[in-house]
Amino acid sequence: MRNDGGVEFTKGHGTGNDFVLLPDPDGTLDLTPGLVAALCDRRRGLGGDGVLRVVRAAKHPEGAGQAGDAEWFMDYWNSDGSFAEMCGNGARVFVRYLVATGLAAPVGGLLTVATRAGVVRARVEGEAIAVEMRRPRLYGTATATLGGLTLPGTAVDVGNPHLVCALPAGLELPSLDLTRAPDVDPAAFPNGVNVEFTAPGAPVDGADGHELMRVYERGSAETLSCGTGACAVGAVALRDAGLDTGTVAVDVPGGRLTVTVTPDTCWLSGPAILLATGQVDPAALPPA
Ligand SMILES: N[C@@H](CCC[C@H](N)C(=O)O)C(=O)O
Repeated sequence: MRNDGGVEFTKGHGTGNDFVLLPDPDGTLDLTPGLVAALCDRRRGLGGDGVLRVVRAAKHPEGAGQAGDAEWFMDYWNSDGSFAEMCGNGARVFVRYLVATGLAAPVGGLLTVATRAGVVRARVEGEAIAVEMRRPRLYGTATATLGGLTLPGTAVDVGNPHLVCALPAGLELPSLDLTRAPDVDPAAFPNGVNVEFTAPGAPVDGADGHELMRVYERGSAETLSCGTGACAVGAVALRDAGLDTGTVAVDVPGGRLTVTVTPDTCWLSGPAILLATGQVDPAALPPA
């Protein structure tokens, strides 16, 4: 918060998954679900799929335990004001912000960020930022129902929950109506779930797989991209190809993400862009 009451922000995105970043090094900002939803409002606020508060790990109750391994905590909120454990694109944009503002610099090519899902490592690759998250865990099956169509899917834990559903032959991703949330069994996902719909893409040089994906995100509705969702989709594609590790190109409406599953982790790489910096008057935002 500035002396005149304005809240500083930066707007950024990763493959069209867009965020309002709030620098709050000492954790003094009174960030509430209502303020997050107002900031993310696309007509009366700044607009965004989520908010990334940039706070020192030592100054945030959920980051303090990681402060020895990472100076900065990514305090991620969905656009409806709910929390999520992890946001892959958010982590990539967060790292772009830390490096661009000089708040952090890679050491030996890597830097670390604290998140609700633990410390992640990141690498600057020119236009792209790559983050290393936990290896996606495929742990079961469930269905998603959309407009009378029920699709089987694979449940995947990437720190946050996902359900990956392949479209049957003959059905194309653009035909899906994702203006409403798909129905899923709440007993299977008591904390909600992000649902990815996939179709195979044409072979890509250097990749073991290529998937096209659309996503309906928990707490943010349809977005142009979801990084953890891409990791889930990549892991399912590798399993279906009989591979334990490998690289999958995942095309989302906002561009291309590259997912590399290793024996223990998963790297997510793609563009991460900062667009604008300014101040917003909280009194001018829509009421919570
Ligand atoms: N877009 C993100 C995921 C954000 C969190 C998600 N909506 C949830 O509630 O789990 C990504 O890039 O991973």
